[in-house]
Amino acid sequence: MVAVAFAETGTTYKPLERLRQIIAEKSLRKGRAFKLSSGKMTDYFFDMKPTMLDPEGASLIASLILDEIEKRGDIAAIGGLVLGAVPIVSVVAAHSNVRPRRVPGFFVRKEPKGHGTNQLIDGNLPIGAKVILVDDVTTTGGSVGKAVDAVREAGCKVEEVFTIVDRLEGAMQSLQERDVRLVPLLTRTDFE
Ligand SMILES: O=P(O)(O)OC[C@H]1O[C@H](OP(=O)(O)OP(=O)(O)O)[C@H](O)[C@@H]1O
Ligand SMILES: O=C(O)c1cc(=O)[nH]c(=O)[nH]1
Repeated sequence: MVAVAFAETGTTYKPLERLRQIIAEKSLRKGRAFKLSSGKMTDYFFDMKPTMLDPEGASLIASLILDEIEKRGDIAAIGGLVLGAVPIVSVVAAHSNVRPRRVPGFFVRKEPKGHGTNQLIDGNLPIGAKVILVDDVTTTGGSVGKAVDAVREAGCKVEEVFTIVDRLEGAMQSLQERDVRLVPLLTRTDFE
């Protein structure tokens, strides 16, 4: 993927820079208090859903993640914890159908379903193979860390987690403690 044209001006941007612009425009929230999933408060928050559900944002996320996966060559699937990872996993799986390597997806629930299949993990989990886990934002890394534990428990190998934006608040270190490398597309400093 070389460059993308911004429809309204015809200006071309590198895909990562264009994704950064979309996040800055649609997802960055400032100027009020937000409670994080860790319980801490912040005045700087990424609401990633408008970017992940924007046609151009979704397409860029899929292409950038697939570029990374294709560099590795041995990744059998992509998954993540609900809800943040759901749009990413879905769009990556769909886009991979027309790329050199097909990448099926799976979701890790926060709790087992409680009825029906009662599964904690839904979708296509390739037991015994290496998978990538993904999150939309990482702060402490606790959310995606839970998904890493569940997926390893189910019998898959996890060496890397991809995140769209890492807030640089400890996720890299907490995942390192699980022997996992965090690969952010962007970090908080890209928005300062
Ligand atoms: O690195 P952490 O400290 O765990 O924080 C990041 C997590 O917080 C958000 O999820 P949230 O709990 O708000 O739930 P949602 O994805 O269901 O909206 C986000 O989607 C990440 O999964
Ligand atoms: O830490 C979090 O819970 C969190 C931070 C952020 O910027 N965005 C989000 O959705 N969650």
